[in-house]
Amino acid sequence: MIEAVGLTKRYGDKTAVYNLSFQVRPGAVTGFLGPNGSGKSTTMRMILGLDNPSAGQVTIGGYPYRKLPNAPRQVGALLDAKAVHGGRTARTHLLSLAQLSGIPARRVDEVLGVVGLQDVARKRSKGFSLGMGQRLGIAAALLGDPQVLLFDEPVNGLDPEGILWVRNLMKSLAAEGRTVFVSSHLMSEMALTADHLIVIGRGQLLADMGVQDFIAANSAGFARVRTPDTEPPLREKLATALAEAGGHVMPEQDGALRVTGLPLPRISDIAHETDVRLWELSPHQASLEEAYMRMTQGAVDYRSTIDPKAGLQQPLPPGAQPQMPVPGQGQPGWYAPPPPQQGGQPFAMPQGQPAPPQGPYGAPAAPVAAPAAPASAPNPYTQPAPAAAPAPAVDTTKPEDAR
Ligand SMILES: Nc1ncnc2c1ncn2[C@@H]1O[C@H](COP(=O)(O)OP(=O)(O)OP(=O)(O)O)[C@@H](O)[C@H]1O
Repeated sequence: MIEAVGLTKRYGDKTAVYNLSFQVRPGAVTGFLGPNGSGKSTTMRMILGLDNPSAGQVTIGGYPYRKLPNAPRQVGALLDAKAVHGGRTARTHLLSLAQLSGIPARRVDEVLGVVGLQDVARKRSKGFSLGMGQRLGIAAALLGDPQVLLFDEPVNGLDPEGILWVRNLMKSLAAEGRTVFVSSHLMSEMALTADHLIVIGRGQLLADMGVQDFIAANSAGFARVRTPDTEPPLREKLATALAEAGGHVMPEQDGALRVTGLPLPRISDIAHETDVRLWELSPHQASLEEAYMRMTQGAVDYRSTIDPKAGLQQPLPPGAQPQMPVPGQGQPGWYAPPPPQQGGQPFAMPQGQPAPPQGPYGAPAAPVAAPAAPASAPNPYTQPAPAAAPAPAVDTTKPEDAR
Protein backbone atom coordinates (compact mmCIF):
# COMPACT_ATOMS: atom_id res chain seq x y z
CA MET A 1 0.00 0.00 0.00
CA ILE A 2 1.08 3.56 -0.72
CA GLU A 3 0.24 6.05 2.00
CA ALA A 4 0.68 9.83 1.83
CA VAL A 5 0.16 11.95 4.92
CA GLY A 6 0.16 15.74 4.70
CA LEU A 7 2.38 15.53 1.62
CA THR A 8 3.52 18.96 0.50
CA LYS A 9 6.05 20.10 -2.11
CA ARG A 10 7.17 23.67 -2.72
CA TYR A 11 9.48 24.85 -5.47
CA GLY A 12 10.44 28.32 -4.27
CA ASP A 13 7.21 30.33 -4.25
CA LYS A 14 5.32 27.63 -6.14
CA THR A 15 3.39 25.09 -4.08
CA ALA A 16 3.07 22.11 -6.41
CA VAL A 17 1.47 19.75 -3.86
CA TYR A 18 -0.25 20.79 -0.65
CA ASN A 19 -1.23 18.66 2.32
CA LEU A 20 -2.13 15.56 0.34
CA SER A 21 -3.25 12.56 2.35
CA PHE A 22 -4.43 9.38 0.67
CA GLN A 23 -3.94 5.64 0.51
CA VAL A 24 -3.51 3.53 -2.60
CA ARG A 25 -4.62 0.02 -1.74
CA PRO A 26 -3.59 -3.33 -3.19
CA GLY A 27 -5.91 -5.36 -5.38
CA ALA A 28 -7.33 -2.39 -7.28
CA VAL A 29 -6.38 -0.01 -10.06
CA THR A 30 -6.34 3.48 -8.59
CA GLY A 31 -6.56 6.27 -11.13
CA PHE A 32 -4.73 9.50 -10.36
CA LEU A 33 -6.46 12.41 -12.07
CA GLY A 34 -6.00 16.14 -12.20
CA PRO A 35 -5.62 18.96 -14.71
CA ASN A 36 -2.26 19.85 -16.26
CA GLY A 37 0.11 21.15 -13.61
CA SER A 38 -2.01 19.91 -10.69
CA GLY A 39 0.89 18.01 -9.13
CA LYS A 40 0.45 14.39 -10.23
CA SER A 41 4.01 13.85 -11.47
CA THR A 42 5.42 15.68 -8.46
CA THR A 43 3.45 13.37 -6.17
CA MET A 44 4.67 10.30 -8.04
CA ARG A 45 8.26 11.52 -7.86
CA MET A 46 7.93 11.94 -4.09
CA ILE A 47 6.46 8.44 -3.78
CA LEU A 48 9.54 7.14 -5.61
CA GLY A 49 12.01 9.17 -3.55
CA LEU A 50 13.04 11.26 -6.57
CA ASP A 51 11.90 14.46 -4.83
CA ASN A 52 11.91 15.24 -1.13
CA PRO A 53 8.65 16.46 0.38
CA SER A 54 8.76 19.97 1.87
CA ALA A 55 6.40 18.63 4.55
CA GLY A 56 4.53 15.43 5.28
CA GLN A 57 5.59 12.00 4.15
CA VAL A 58 4.77 9.20 1.78
CA THR A 59 5.51 5.54 2.36
CA ILE A 60 5.24 2.28 0.48
CA GLY A 61 4.50 -0.71 2.68
CA GLY A 62 5.32 1.48 5.65
CA TYR A 63 8.75 2.66 4.40
CA PRO A 64 9.82 5.78 2.54
CA TYR A 65 10.99 4.55 -0.89
CA ARG A 66 14.64 5.20 -0.13
CA LYS A 67 14.49 3.03 2.99
CA LEU A 68 12.59 0.22 1.28
CA PRO A 69 14.63 -3.00 1.30
CA ASN A 70 15.38 -4.05 -2.31
CA ALA A 71 13.12 -1.31 -3.68
CA PRO A 72 13.41 -2.20 -7.42
CA ARG A 73 12.00 -5.65 -6.67
CA GLN A 74 9.10 -4.19 -4.74
CA VAL A 75 8.18 -1.10 -6.76
CA GLY A 76 8.11 -0.63 -10.51
CA ALA A 77 7.41 2.68 -12.21
CA LEU A 78 6.95 4.32 -15.56
CA LEU A 79 7.43 8.05 -15.11
CA ASP A 80 9.10 9.32 -18.26
CA ALA A 81 9.38 6.89 -21.14
CA LYS A 82 11.97 9.13 -22.82
CA ALA A 83 14.39 8.73 -19.91
CA VAL A 84 16.36 6.08 -21.78
CA HIS A 85 19.88 6.17 -23.22
CA GLY A 86 19.04 6.33 -26.92
CA GLY A 87 22.25 4.58 -27.94
CA ARG A 88 21.30 1.44 -26.07
CA THR A 89 19.13 -1.26 -27.50
CA ALA A 90 15.87 -2.08 -25.74
CA ARG A 91 17.41 -5.30 -24.45
CA THR A 92 20.64 -3.66 -23.24
CA HIS A 93 18.66 -0.95 -21.48
CA LEU A 94 16.58 -3.51 -19.60
CA LEU A 95 19.62 -5.71 -19.00
CA SER A 96 21.48 -2.86 -17.31
CA LEU A 97 18.46 -2.16 -15.08
CA ALA A 98 18.18 -5.86 -14.26
CA GLN A 99 21.86 -6.15 -13.35
CA LEU A 100 21.64 -3.13 -11.04
CA SER A 101 18.81 -4.81 -9.15
CA GLY A 102 20.03 -8.40 -9.14
CA ILE A 103 17.32 -9.53 -11.54
CA PRO A 104 18.21 -12.53 -13.74
CA ALA A 105 18.81 -11.80 -17.45
CA ARG A 106 16.10 -14.20 -18.59
CA ARG A 107 13.54 -11.88 -17.02
CA VAL A 108 14.54 -9.24 -19.59
CA ASP A 109 13.39 -11.47 -22.44
CA GLU A 110 10.21 -12.27 -20.57
CA VAL A 111 9.19 -8.63 -20.18
CA LEU A 112 10.20 -7.81 -23.77
CA GLY A 113 7.70 -10.46 -24.78
CA VAL A 114 5.02 -9.16 -22.41
CA VAL A 115 5.18 -5.67 -23.94
CA GLY A 116 5.49 -6.97 -27.52
CA LEU A 117 8.96 -5.60 -28.26
CA GLN A 118 10.72 -8.94 -28.78
CA ASP A 119 11.24 -8.26 -32.51
CA VAL A 120 12.95 -4.91 -31.92
CA ALA A 121 14.82 -5.96 -28.77
CA ARG A 122 18.19 -5.40 -30.45
CA LYS A 123 17.33 -2.03 -31.99
CA ARG A 124 18.58 1.22 -30.48
CA SER A 125 15.84 2.94 -28.55
CA LYS A 126 16.54 6.34 -30.14
CA GLY A 127 14.74 5.05 -33.24
CA PHE A 128 11.66 4.05 -31.26
CA SER A 129 8.28 5.65 -31.79
CA LEU A 130 6.42 7.23 -28.87
CA GLY A 131 4.37 4.07 -28.38
CA MET A 132 7.41 1.77 -28.56
CA GLY A 133 9.10 3.96 -25.93
CA GLN A 134 6.04 3.62 -23.70
CA ARG A 135 6.14 -0.15 -24.08
CA LEU A 136 9.83 -0.16 -23.15
CA GLY A 137 9.05 1.95 -20.07
CA ILE A 138 6.30 -0.47 -19.06
CA ALA A 139 8.72 -3.38 -19.53
CA ALA A 140 11.16 -1.65 -17.16
CA ALA A 141 8.38 -1.20 -14.59
CA LEU A 142 7.51 -4.92 -14.76
CA LEU A 143 11.13 -6.10 -14.61
CA GLY A 144 11.31 -6.83 -10.87
CA ASP A 145 7.83 -8.41 -10.80
CA PRO A 146 6.95 -5.80 -8.16
CA GLN A 147 3.92 -5.70 -5.88
CA VAL A 148 3.54 -1.93 -6.29
CA LEU A 149 3.36 -0.28 -9.72
CA LEU A 150 3.15 3.38 -10.68
CA PHE A 151 2.41 4.49 -14.21
CA ASP A 152 2.40 8.14 -15.27
CA GLU A 153 0.33 8.42 -18.46
CA PRO A 154 1.06 4.85 -19.64
CA VAL A 155 -1.17 4.99 -22.73
CA ASN A 156 0.41 8.17 -24.06
CA GLY A 157 1.18 7.51 -27.73
CA LEU A 158 -0.16 3.97 -27.82
CA ASP A 159 -2.33 2.73 -30.67
CA PRO A 160 -5.80 1.33 -29.90
CA GLU A 161 -4.45 -2.19 -29.60
CA GLY A 162 -1.79 -0.91 -27.18
CA ILE A 163 -4.36 1.01 -25.13
CA LEU A 164 -6.49 -2.12 -24.79
CA TRP A 165 -3.42 -4.10 -23.84
CA VAL A 166 -2.46 -1.58 -21.11
CA ARG A 167 -6.02 -1.61 -19.79
CA ASN A 168 -5.99 -5.40 -19.48
CA LEU A 169 -2.47 -5.39 -18.05
CA MET A 170 -3.43 -2.93 -15.28
CA LYS A 171 -6.51 -4.93 -14.41
CA SER A 172 -4.66 -8.24 -14.34
CA LEU A 173 -1.88 -6.78 -12.18
CA ALA A 174 -4.51 -5.54 -9.72
CA ALA A 175 -6.36 -8.86 -9.86
CA GLU A 176 -3.11 -10.52 -8.74
CA GLY A 177 -3.33 -8.39 -5.59
CA ARG A 178 -0.82 -5.73 -6.61
CA THR A 179 -1.09 -2.03 -5.92
CA VAL A 180 -1.55 -0.19 -9.22
CA PHE A 181 -1.46 3.62 -9.28
CA VAL A 182 -1.94 5.15 -12.71
CA SER A 183 -2.30 8.72 -13.91
CA SER A 184 -4.08 9.55 -17.11
CA HIS A 185 -5.91 12.37 -18.86
CA LEU A 186 -7.98 9.91 -20.89
CA MET A 187 -11.21 9.80 -18.93
CA SER A 188 -12.89 7.22 -21.13
CA GLU A 189 -9.94 4.93 -20.54
CA MET A 190 -9.89 5.58 -16.80
CA ALA A 191 -13.60 4.80 -16.62
CA LEU A 192 -12.84 1.38 -18.11
CA THR A 193 -9.66 0.69 -16.16
CA ALA A 194 -9.81 2.19 -12.68
CA ASP A 195 -11.72 0.91 -9.66
CA HIS A 196 -10.86 3.85 -7.46
CA LEU A 197 -9.93 7.48 -8.11
CA ILE A 198 -7.77 10.05 -6.44
CA VAL A 199 -8.40 13.45 -7.98
CA ILE A 200 -6.27 16.50 -7.27
CA GLY A 201 -6.50 20.12 -8.37
CA ARG A 202 -3.83 22.75 -7.78
CA GLY A 203 -1.94 20.26 -5.63
CA GLN A 204 -4.83 19.54 -3.27
CA LEU A 205 -7.07 16.53 -2.86
CA LEU A 206 -10.47 16.96 -4.51
CA ALA A 207 -11.78 13.40 -4.32
CA ASP A 208 -10.82 9.95 -3.08
CA MET A 209 -13.53 7.45 -3.95
CA GLY A 210 -14.74 4.70 -6.24
CA VAL A 211 -15.34 5.53 -9.90
CA GLN A 212 -19.09 5.03 -9.76
CA ASP A 213 -19.38 7.01 -6.53
CA PHE A 214 -17.34 9.81 -8.12
CA ILE A 215 -19.69 10.01 -11.10
CA ALA A 216 -22.75 9.90 -8.85
CA ALA A 217 -21.38 12.57 -6.50
CA ASN A 218 -20.36 14.98 -9.24
CA SER A 219 -23.09 14.79 -11.81
CA ALA A 220 -26.67 13.79 -12.14
CA GLY A 221 -28.32 11.46 -14.54
CA PHE A 222 -30.46 13.10 -17.18
CA ALA A 223 -33.12 12.32 -19.73
CA ARG A 224 -32.62 12.80 -23.44
CA VAL A 225 -35.79 13.90 -25.13
CA ARG A 226 -36.15 14.16 -28.86
CA THR A 227 -39.08 15.56 -30.76
CA PRO A 228 -39.58 15.09 -34.51
CA ASP A 229 -36.74 16.83 -36.38
CA THR A 230 -39.25 17.77 -39.04
CA GLU A 231 -41.26 19.99 -36.66
CA PRO A 232 -38.90 22.35 -34.75
CA PRO A 233 -41.75 24.29 -33.04
CA LEU A 234 -42.67 21.11 -31.13
CA ARG A 235 -39.25 21.11 -29.54
CA GLU A 236 -39.64 24.68 -28.32
CA LYS A 237 -43.16 23.98 -27.09
CA LEU A 238 -42.00 20.97 -25.08
CA ALA A 239 -38.92 22.76 -23.73
CA THR A 240 -41.11 25.57 -22.41
CA ALA A 241 -43.58 23.14 -20.83
CA LEU A 242 -40.80 21.12 -19.20
CA ALA A 243 -39.18 24.26 -17.81
CA GLU A 244 -42.53 25.46 -16.46
CA ALA A 245 -42.91 22.10 -14.70
CA GLY A 246 -39.59 22.64 -12.93
CA GLY A 247 -37.30 20.81 -15.33
CA HIS A 248 -33.86 22.04 -16.28
CA VAL A 249 -33.59 21.92 -20.05
CA MET A 250 -30.43 22.13 -22.12
CA PRO A 251 -30.04 21.68 -25.85
CA GLU A 252 -27.88 18.83 -27.11
CA GLN A 253 -25.76 19.29 -30.20
CA ASP A 254 -27.87 16.87 -32.23
CA GLY A 255 -31.11 18.74 -31.57
CA ALA A 256 -32.32 16.64 -28.63
CA LEU A 257 -33.05 18.13 -25.21
CA ARG A 258 -31.17 17.17 -22.05
CA VAL A 259 -33.56 17.32 -19.11
CA THR A 260 -32.88 17.08 -15.39
CA GLY A 261 -35.20 17.66 -12.47
CA LEU A 262 -38.09 15.62 -13.84
CA PRO A 263 -38.59 11.85 -13.83
CA LEU A 264 -39.13 10.12 -17.15
CA PRO A 265 -42.84 9.37 -16.56
CA ARG A 266 -43.45 13.06 -15.82
CA ILE A 267 -41.65 14.10 -19.00
CA SER A 268 -43.78 11.63 -20.91
CA ASP A 269 -46.97 13.01 -19.31
CA ILE A 270 -45.99 16.60 -20.10
CA ALA A 271 -45.29 15.68 -23.71
CA HIS A 272 -48.70 14.03 -23.87
CA GLU A 273 -50.46 16.99 -22.22
CA THR A 274 -48.82 19.47 -24.61
CA ASP A 275 -49.58 17.27 -27.58
CA VAL A 276 -45.94 16.82 -28.55
CA ARG A 277 -44.88 13.52 -30.12
CA LEU A 278 -41.54 12.08 -29.03
CA TRP A 279 -38.94 10.31 -31.07
CA GLU A 280 -36.82 9.56 -28.03
CA LEU A 281 -37.12 9.56 -24.25
CA SER A 282 -34.17 7.81 -22.68
CA PRO A 283 -32.39 7.77 -19.31
CA HIS A 284 -28.65 8.56 -19.23
CA GLN A 285 -25.94 8.42 -16.63
CA ALA A 286 -23.25 11.09 -16.91
CA SER A 287 -19.81 9.92 -18.00
CA LEU A 288 -16.65 10.03 -15.91
CA GLU A 289 -15.40 12.79 -18.21
CA GLU A 290 -18.46 14.91 -17.49
CA ALA A 291 -18.19 14.36 -13.73
CA TYR A 292 -14.45 15.06 -13.83
CA MET A 293 -14.91 18.25 -15.83
CA ARG A 294 -17.49 19.47 -13.39
CA MET A 295 -15.34 18.73 -10.36
CA THR A 296 -12.09 20.18 -11.70
CA GLN A 297 -13.32 23.12 -13.77
CA GLY A 298 -12.38 25.53 -10.99
CA ALA A 299 -8.88 24.08 -10.66
CA VAL A 300 -7.81 24.31 -14.29
CA ASP A 301 -4.76 26.53 -14.81
CA TYR A 302 -4.40 26.29 -18.57
CA ARG A 303 -7.62 27.02 -20.43
CA SER A 304 -7.91 27.61 -24.13
CA THR A 305 -9.85 30.46 -25.68
CA ILE A 306 -11.83 30.37 -28.90
CA ASP A 307 -9.60 31.48 -31.80
CA PRO A 308 -11.15 34.76 -33.08
CA LYS A 309 -8.94 34.57 -36.23
CA ALA A 310 -8.77 38.38 -36.16
CA GLY A 311 -8.61 39.75 -39.68
CA LEU A 312 -8.34 36.24 -41.10
CA GLN A 313 -11.98 35.18 -41.00
CA GLN A 314 -13.02 33.47 -44.20
CA PRO A 315 -16.65 33.33 -45.30
CA LEU A 316 -18.15 29.94 -44.60
CA PRO A 317 -18.30 27.70 -47.67
CA PRO A 318 -21.81 26.96 -48.91
CA GLY A 319 -23.55 24.47 -46.65
CA ALA A 320 -20.98 24.74 -43.85
CA GLN A 321 -22.25 25.14 -40.29
CA PRO A 322 -20.97 27.87 -37.95
CA GLN A 323 -18.65 26.71 -35.18
CA MET A 324 -20.39 24.58 -32.56
CA PRO A 325 -19.67 25.06 -28.87
CA VAL A 326 -16.74 22.89 -27.87
CA PRO A 327 -16.75 21.25 -24.45
CA GLY A 328 -14.31 23.01 -22.16
CA GLN A 329 -13.95 26.11 -24.33
CA GLY A 330 -15.37 29.14 -22.63
CA GLN A 331 -18.43 27.39 -21.25
CA PRO A 332 -17.46 25.35 -18.24
CA GLY A 333 -21.02 24.44 -17.39
CA TRP A 334 -21.61 22.69 -20.70
CA TYR A 335 -20.97 19.31 -19.17
CA ALA A 336 -23.15 17.18 -16.99
CA PRO A 337 -25.62 18.78 -14.66
CA PRO A 338 -24.55 18.99 -11.04
CA PRO A 339 -25.60 16.52 -8.40
CA PRO A 340 -28.82 17.36 -6.60
CA GLN A 341 -28.64 20.39 -4.39
CA GLN A 342 -31.24 22.26 -2.46
CA GLY A 343 -34.13 23.04 -4.75
CA GLY A 344 -32.99 20.72 -7.53
CA GLN A 345 -34.14 17.15 -8.04
CA PRO A 346 -32.29 15.53 -10.90
CA PHE A 347 -34.24 12.37 -11.42
CA ALA A 348 -31.48 9.83 -11.44
CA MET A 349 -29.78 10.57 -8.15
CA PRO A 350 -30.27 8.99 -4.78
CA GLN A 351 -31.88 11.48 -2.44
CA GLY A 352 -30.24 13.11 0.54
CA GLN A 353 -26.69 13.67 -0.67
CA PRO A 354 -25.45 17.05 0.43
CA ALA A 355 -23.63 19.18 -2.10
CA PRO A 356 -19.88 19.33 -1.47
CA PRO A 357 -18.79 22.52 0.29
CA GLN A 358 -17.47 25.06 -2.17
CA GLY A 359 -13.91 26.27 -1.88
CA PRO A 360 -12.15 28.93 -3.92
CA TYR A 361 -12.73 28.69 -7.70
CA GLY A 362 -15.86 26.66 -7.11
CA ALA A 363 -13.93 23.48 -6.36
CA PRO A 364 -14.97 21.54 -3.29
CA ALA A 365 -13.18 22.90 -0.24
CA ALA A 366 -12.61 19.47 1.20
CA PRO A 367 -12.26 15.98 -0.22
CA VAL A 368 -15.64 14.56 -0.98
CA ALA A 369 -16.29 11.43 1.01
CA ALA A 370 -17.71 8.45 -0.79
CA PRO A 371 -21.45 8.17 -0.30
CA ALA A 372 -22.40 5.74 2.43
CA ALA A 373 -24.74 3.80 0.19
CA PRO A 374 -23.12 1.64 -2.47
CA ALA A 375 -23.38 3.10 -5.97
CA SER A 376 -26.27 1.51 -7.77
CA ALA A 377 -27.73 1.97 -11.19
CA PRO A 378 -29.87 5.11 -11.18
CA ASN A 379 -33.59 4.59 -11.30
CA PRO A 380 -34.93 6.93 -13.93
CA TYR A 381 -38.49 6.14 -12.95
CA THR A 382 -38.23 7.49 -9.41
CA GLN A 383 -41.01 9.95 -8.75
CA PRO A 384 -39.80 13.31 -7.46
CA ALA A 385 -41.15 15.25 -4.51
CA PRO A 386 -44.04 17.60 -5.41
CA ALA A 387 -42.84 20.20 -7.84
CA ALA A 388 -41.65 23.53 -6.47
CA ALA A 389 -42.73 26.85 -7.95
CA PRO A 390 -42.63 26.79 -11.75
CA ALA A 391 -39.27 27.82 -13.17
CA PRO A 392 -39.13 30.47 -15.87
CA ALA A 393 -39.08 29.31 -19.45
CA VAL A 394 -35.64 28.45 -20.76
CA ASP A 395 -34.11 29.69 -23.98
CA THR A 396 -33.06 26.33 -25.32
CA THR A 397 -31.14 27.85 -28.17
CA LYS A 398 -28.33 28.84 -25.80
CA PRO A 399 -26.03 26.70 -23.69
CA GLU A 400 -26.78 26.69 -19.97
CA ASP A 401 -24.15 29.24 -18.94
CA ALA A 402 -25.16 31.79 -21.55
CA ARG A 403 -28.66 32.09 -20.18
N1 LIG B 1 11.35 21.05 -10.69
C1 LIG B 1 10.40 21.97 -10.64
N2 LIG B 1 10.69 23.25 -10.40
C2 LIG B 1 9.72 24.19 -10.32
N3 LIG B 1 8.41 23.94 -10.51
C3 LIG B 1 8.04 22.67 -10.76
C4 LIG B 1 9.01 21.63 -10.84
N4 LIG B 1 8.34 20.47 -11.10
C5 LIG B 1 7.04 20.79 -11.19
N5 LIG B 1 6.86 22.10 -10.98
C6 LIG B 1 5.58 22.81 -10.96
O1 LIG B 1 4.72 22.12 -10.11
C7 LIG B 1 3.40 22.10 -10.64
C8 LIG B 1 2.93 20.66 -10.74
O2 LIG B 1 3.63 20.04 -11.80
P1 LIG B 1 3.44 18.50 -12.15
O3 LIG B 1 4.37 18.17 -13.27
O4 LIG B 1 3.56 17.71 -10.92
O5 LIG B 1 1.93 18.47 -12.63
P2 LIG B 1 1.12 17.31 -13.39
O6 LIG B 1 -0.19 17.20 -12.69
O7 LIG B 1 1.93 16.08 -13.49
O8 LIG B 1 0.91 17.97 -14.82
P3 LIG B 1 0.66 17.27 -16.26
O9 LIG B 1 -0.71 16.66 -16.22
O10 LIG B 1 0.72 18.43 -17.20
O11 LIG B 1 1.74 16.27 -16.48
C9 LIG B 1 3.45 22.83 -11.97
O12 LIG B 1 3.06 24.16 -11.76
C10 LIG B 1 4.92 22.77 -12.35
O13 LIG B 1 5.28 23.89 -13.11
